[in-house]
Amino acid sequence: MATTTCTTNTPKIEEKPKVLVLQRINAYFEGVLSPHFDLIKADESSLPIPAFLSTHCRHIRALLVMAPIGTFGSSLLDQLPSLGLIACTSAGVNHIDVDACRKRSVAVTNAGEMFTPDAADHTVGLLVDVLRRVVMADRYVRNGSWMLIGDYPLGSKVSGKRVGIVGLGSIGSHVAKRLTAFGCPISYFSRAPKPNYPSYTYFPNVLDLARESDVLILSCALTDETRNIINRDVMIALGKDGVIINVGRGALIDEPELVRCLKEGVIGGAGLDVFVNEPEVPEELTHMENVVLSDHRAVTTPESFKNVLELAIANLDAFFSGKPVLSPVSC
Ligand SMILES: O=CC(=O)O
Repeated sequence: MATTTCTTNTPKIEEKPKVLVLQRINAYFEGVLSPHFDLIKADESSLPIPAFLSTHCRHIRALLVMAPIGTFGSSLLDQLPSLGLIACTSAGVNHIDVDACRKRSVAVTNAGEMFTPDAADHTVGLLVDVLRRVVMADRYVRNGSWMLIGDYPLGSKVSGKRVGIVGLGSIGSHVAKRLTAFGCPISYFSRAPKPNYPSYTYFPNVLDLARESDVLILSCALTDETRNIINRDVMIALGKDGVIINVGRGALIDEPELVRCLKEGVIGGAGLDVFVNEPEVPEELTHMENVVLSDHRAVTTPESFKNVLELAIANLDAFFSGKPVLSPVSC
């Protein structure tokens, strides 16, 4: 009896591109990304990271970096010889050695403009809160002090305050636009004057900007040049009623000096979303009534998360199909 070979035409299942993830990924992010990519998750391996990388990642071409923590530099790149893209979901990329990436032709992408409106809204929220003492008054009402003691001390006017912005990038310029509507004159410090903003006053150094401002807003990237850009001298120049709002990175301010200046009344208050050693916050700040704290949440809303994930997917898709990425970081 003749034997027949039965062949079925099983459709070939397309392999999803592999994307390495070194940090723990939250369930929402994973749910959105996994239909598109085969996520290679280091935290699910029993191997230590170096062994995991050398065993599983020699051919990995793309790395997704979810949070701006840790350091992604030359030694990691050495372990990932096929890497061509680091796709970050943050706006700031101070945790990535962008120079080392450029030298090895590894593209880096970030959140582009996806977080900008939320970061600007939160910045204004912190400023209003520090000056008008919304959170403190809320606590006062909740703990019954209003009835027992009387009114909570008044805050200070927001409208018309002279605002100095350190870093008039996309977040800084959105903050400026919002505060212009409050009648606040805007000044800024950045590497060069921005001809697009002729109605804002440019200062070539932060000290002079502080001297001419009631409020300093920090919305610049953390680099070697901007680390500790706000030091005691700048705070003295800002003055005893001056307020600092930081939505950039904690290390833009000399943090121990900030604590001292707040304690000594060198400046009047601060609204801080970022800290040097997150999630640790200098304990003394938590007792100060002229300080409003938030947990590095300025950029994050469900809406911005959705947008940033769509952008990360688009960047990865573009990379894997040989097209230009959408939000490259230039250095
Ligand atoms: O701080 C948040 C970010 O850089 O996206």
